This record gives sequence, structure tokens and C-alpha cells, in this order.
Amino acid sequence: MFKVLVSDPISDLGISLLVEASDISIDKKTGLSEDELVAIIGEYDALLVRSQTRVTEKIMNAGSKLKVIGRAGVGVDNIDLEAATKRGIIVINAPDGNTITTCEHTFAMMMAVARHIPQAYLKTVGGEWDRKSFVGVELRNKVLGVLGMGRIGSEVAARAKAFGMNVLGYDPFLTEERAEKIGVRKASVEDIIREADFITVHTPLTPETRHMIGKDQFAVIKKGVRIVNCARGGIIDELALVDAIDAGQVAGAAFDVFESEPPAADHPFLSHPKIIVTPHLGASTIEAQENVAIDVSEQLLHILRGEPFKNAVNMPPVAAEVLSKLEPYFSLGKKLGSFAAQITEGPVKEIAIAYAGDLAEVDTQPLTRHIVEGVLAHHLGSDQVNIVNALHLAKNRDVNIVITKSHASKGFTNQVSVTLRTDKEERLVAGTSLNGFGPRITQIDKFPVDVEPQGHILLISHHDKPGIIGRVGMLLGTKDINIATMQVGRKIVGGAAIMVLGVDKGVTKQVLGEVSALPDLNNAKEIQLN
Ligand SMILES: NC(=O)c1ccc[n+]([C@@H]2O[C@H](COP(=O)([O-])OP(=O)(O)OC[C@H]3O[C@@H](n4cnc5c(N)ncnc54)[C@H](O)[C@@H]3O)[C@@H](O)[C@H]2O)c1
Ligand SMILES: O=C(O)[C@H](O)COP(=O)(O)O
Repeated sequence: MFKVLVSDPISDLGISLLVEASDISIDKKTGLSEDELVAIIGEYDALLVRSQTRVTEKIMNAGSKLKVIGRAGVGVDNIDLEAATKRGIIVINAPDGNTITTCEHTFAMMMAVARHIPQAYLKTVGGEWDRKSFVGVELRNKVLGVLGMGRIGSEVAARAKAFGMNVLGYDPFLTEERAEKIGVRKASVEDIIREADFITVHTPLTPETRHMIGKDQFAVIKKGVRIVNCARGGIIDELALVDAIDAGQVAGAAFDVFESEPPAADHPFLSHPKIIVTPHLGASTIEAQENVAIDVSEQLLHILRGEPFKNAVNMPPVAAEVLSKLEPYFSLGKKLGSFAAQITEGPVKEIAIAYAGDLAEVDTQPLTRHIVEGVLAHHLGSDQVNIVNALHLAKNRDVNIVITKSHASKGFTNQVSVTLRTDKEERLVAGTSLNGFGPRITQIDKFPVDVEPQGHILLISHHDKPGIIGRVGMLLGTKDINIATMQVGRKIVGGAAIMVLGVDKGVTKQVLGEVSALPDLNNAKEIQLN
């Protein structure tokens, strides 16, 4: 049974998938402090949050069973991603579910600031019939500058066109072709600052976007501009904005987000007549909350159940067509890494991975993660390593990872080989996935073999002499160890050879010692693959 803690208000309908799952138990505890979370997080396999819960390193360190943090929404700036990656905790989000909702809120804010709606409402309900103070402006024929043309920015641009606005878009990834397709003019930040009557920001908050519009930009910004921020507090310098409004440079602003949330009671936005605010409501619709909760719940279930998943924030995304090529090799890759680690003496200095065949054509990094996980888990413990932190842990331990690729694959469609280098030796294990037969180990060191990577395996190195197989079989028989499969490999008659035995149960060190002591035998090792 997996335990999931929901620590922010998340749609009940959206998480019904989790509620109904027989292998999941859910606790909802919202509004907890960091210390309160630290005290209970140790019980949970997964944590589900929105933007209120700050998931700090301290909380993760206390989450000894924590495998995944799900963010029902886009922004993950409330989650310490570096700490999560270090600890191998997968962070997932729901990037698509609240796009339209936030875009619509942006529009509501833009229209509200253009027509002074909140200010007029307050006066009207206060008993005043003031029609003079609230003369607004039309959106039609105005220039809208959109900073950040991702999911939300692009939807805002599309709606702005329907309002007859001329849209300028800036985004480092906006190509001329895409701009043309969306119907916006590709512009620079400077163009937008100089030309736009309305500016709306839709970027994440990064060191680069922090105070993207600040004192310097307000000094040259088009007089009378109105500014909307439904993305993240801090993209626009709040104090510089207040000064620019007071100086008559900016006509008004509409903010859904703040540099610090909730803002202090004396925050200048809260009492400014030309600034309208909402309390981070961009994603707060019934539809969006259901969407994001459904998306994140689905992914969370996949992760807890060990199934493939998408939208991991602390791992690069994998295209569906790449994933379909790599997926048959994930379990094999981990087993090759584990096999190699179990037969290699000394601390690993280098993991050399060779991809041959069709695999050479795709981005194999996800598979590399599984292989490195297999290698490191043998030494660090399988509860300490996973595909999220495997590369990070290898780097921290100065383990060099070398990848080579070639199109030739010795007759197999694909072959993956893992070579571990230590101060003492270099060992190689290679494998493939055979259509209809599944994963196979195809080579151990220089010896070609055909071994199913499963269960208890005895790897015996010996001299190729008559009678040796019988002696090993006899000895194991007297110890009540049944041999399920057997493979022998040699390069030349009478030379060095290996024997790979699949056995039905584990072999004690003592039995291994006795096998190794048999005449013409060099050594025997047991490998366990789950
Ligand atoms: N107010 C809310 O409740 C709410 C709801 C949803 C999303 N958001 C926030 O809105 C923002 C946009 O969300 P999205 O889903 O569109 O994200 P997205 O990733 O689809 O788009 C962000 C875009 O910003 C661009 N960008 C990055 N650095 C930039 C820079 N220096 N200049 C210009 N563009 C830059 C990226 O290239 C990307 O295209 C995020 O900050 C998200 O957290 C807020
Ligand atoms: O990044 C997001 O998805 C938005 O800021 C929404 O945050 P919320 O889930 O706390 O409303």
C-alpha cells in the first residue's frame, strides 16, 4: 500500500483516481508548517501539492520513503528541485491543465485594468454613482506585448487578436515561422517596452526573467502603458512599477502574483488606486483544478507502480517515439549495469556504455540513467539510487560516464554493452532485446553467451577441460542446488572459458568457495538479478 499526503487544497474529483486505487491510501492535511510536515512526511511515499506548500530540503530529508512529489499545476518554484534530484525524488507537474484558465484570467485582468472595473465596483457598492473617474480605454487597435510565448502567452496572443489588438511576442524560442503561424510579430524586449500599450508577462521566474521590467525599462517605456502579471511575482520589479505609475509613466497594472505571497499588509499594491490585484487566482477554476489534479494523479500512480511516466520536472522530457524505442531496454539496461557491478572488483572509476544498432540514432540518456542506476544500486543500495539521481550520484563520486554509439551491432537489431573500469580490472556485459524472446545477455567479457537476465546466476571462469561441467554439476547437486539453465563460452579449445548457470536458489559463500576450489576452476561468483 502506498501512502499519499495531499498538503494543499486539490480537487476531490481530480484525485478520485487515487482515492479509488486499491493500492493507495490518501491523507489530506492542508496548511501545515514546515515542522509539522517534517514530523509526518516519513510515513509517505508521495506528496501532492499546489503552490502553497514549500517543499524544502528539510522536508525531503525527513521523507525517507518519499519517491515522488506531484505539483497539481505548472510552477515548481515552491519545490527545492536540487534537493529532490539529490535524494532521487521525482518531481512531476501538470503543465497543460491550467493554460486556458490562466489565459482567461489574464484577459479578465487586462480588461479590468483597461476599464477600472474593481475600482468602479467598490465605489458603486459604496453608494457613489461616479461615471467621470472611470473612463477607460479600448483594447482594439492597441499594441499588446507578450513576454513569454509558451502555452499561456500563445493563448493570450490568440485571444488578443480576436479583440483587434496588434500583438508583439518575445520568447527566446519564438521562431519567425511560429510567430507567423500564431499571427504575432516577433519582437525584442526593447521593442515591446517602446511600442506596447499593454504588456503581459508569461515566463517562469528565473535569474534571467527576474525584474525583466525594472527601473531601466520604466525609464523608456511607452507612456500610458498598462501592465499585467499573471505569471510569477518578481518578473516585474514591484517597487519600480509603483514609482513608474506615480510618475505618470504607467497608467495602471493588474497583478495576480507577488514577489512574496501572500503580500505584507502594507504592500504598496494593496492600497494603490491604479493597481488591481487578485490572490494568485490564475489557475483557480473548477475545470483547471480538475484537469491538473487528474494529470498529476495519473502520473503519480505510474511512478508509484514502477510504470513509465511523463512530465518529470527534474529529468529531461523524452519524446514518445524515442521512449517507445528505449522502453524495451530499460529493465535490461539496469540488469546489465547490476550484473557488471556484481562481477567487478574494486571501486568503479568509469562506466563505458556502447549503444549499437538502431539505438545509436536516438537520445539514449534515459537508458543511460537505468544502466547507471543498476551499477550504483549494487554499491549504494537500491533504495538510495533511481533514474532521477543516478547521474548526479555518479558525478558526485567522480565516476566517469563514457557513451559511444555505432550503427553496426553484430547481427542484433540493437546491442547495449556496459564496461566497468576499476583500478583492478575492466569487465564487460552486453545484451539485447530479442523479438519474441525478451531481454538476453549476449556477451560477458570476451565470451559470447545467450543468458536470460533473471534470478540467481552463477558465473564461473575456468579452463576449457573435459569433465569440468560434470564436477560443478555434481558439487551443486550435493548442496541441493538445482541448475535451471547452463551456457558455456570459450574463445579457443582448451583456453579460458566461462560457465553461466541459472540456479533455482541463492548460493552461500561457502558453496561458492568450494566451487572455486574445484580443479581447473578460476573463480565462481553469484549474480542476483530481480
Ligand atoms: N497565476 C497563476 O495561477 C498561474 C497559472 C499557471 C501558470 N502560471 C505561471 O505562468 C508562467 C507561464 O506558464 P506556461 O504554462 O505558459 O509556461 P511555458 O513553459 O509554456 O512558457 C513559458 C515561456 O517563457 C519563455 N521564457 C523563458 N525565459 C524567457 C525570457 N527571458 N524572456 C522571454 N520568454 C522567456 C519560455 O521559452 C517559454 O516559452 C509560469 O511562470 C507559470 O508558473 C501562473
Ligand atoms: O504555476 C501554477 O500552476 C500556478 O501558479 C497555479 O498555482 P496554484 O495551483 O497554487 O493555483
